[in-house]
Amino acid sequence: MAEIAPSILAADFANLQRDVEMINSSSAGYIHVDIMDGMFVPNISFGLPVCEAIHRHAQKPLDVHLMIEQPDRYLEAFRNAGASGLTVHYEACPHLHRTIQHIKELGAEPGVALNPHTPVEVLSEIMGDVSLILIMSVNPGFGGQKFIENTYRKIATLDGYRKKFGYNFKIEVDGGVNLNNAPRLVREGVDILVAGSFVFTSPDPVQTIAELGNS
Ligand SMILES: O=C(CO)[C@H](O)[C@H](O)COP(=O)(O)O
Ligand SMILES: [Fe+2]
Repeated sequence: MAEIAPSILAADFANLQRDVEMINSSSAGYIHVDIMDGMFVPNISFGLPVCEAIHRHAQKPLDVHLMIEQPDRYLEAFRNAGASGLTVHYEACPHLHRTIQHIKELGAEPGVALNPHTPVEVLSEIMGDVSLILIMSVNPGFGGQKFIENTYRKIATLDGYRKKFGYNFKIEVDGGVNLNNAPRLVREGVDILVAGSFVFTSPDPVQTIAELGNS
C-alpha cells in the first residue's frame, strides 16, 4: 500500500478545475504540484497564480516540488499560495539546513529532493530534520519519461538509514511511475508514489489512482 500524489503537470491545463476535482474524488493523498523555472531544469511549468488556483479547488494537501534555483526566495510565496509541503532540491540549496528550518517556520512540511545522480548518503546529516525525501526516478524537468532502474537501490539504501536510526521521514518517488514498477518500489520502502502521465492518460484516472495505491 502507498499514498498516491497525482502530478498536476500531466493534467489538461485548460480544464484544471475538472482535473483537480477528479483528484478530490479519488483516493489520492496529495496533489503533486511541479514548479519549474527554466533554469534549474530545462523547462518552465507554471507559477504562483496557478498554484493558488489549484489550491482554491483542492480538497487534498498540495505537495509542492520546487525545481527552481535559490528556492529560499519563494518559500513564503508558495506557502501563501497553498502549499502544505515544500520540497526543495539538494542540488539547489548550498545552505540546506537553513532552508529546511525556514520551511518549518512557515508551518509547512519540509522535504528534500535528489536528482538521479545524487547519492542518498549526502542527506545523512539532515535526515532527522525533514518530513519527506523525494527520490527522482527521472531527470527532473518533464513528465512522461522512462523510469530509471537504479532508483530501487537508492530507495533500499534510504530505507536502511530510516530503520537504522529511527527517522520519521516519508520516502516519495517521482518520475515514470506505473503499475509495473510500483509494487517493487513499495516493497523497497516507498510511502508516496507520484504519478503524472500514467494517471492522466489512463482511461479511468480515479481507478488507476486506486490501483496504484494498492501496490
Ligand atoms: O517532477 C516531475 C518531473 O520533473 C514530475 O512530478 C514527474 O515527471 C511526474 O510525471 P510522470 O509520472 O509523467 O513521469
Ligand atoms: Fe515532481
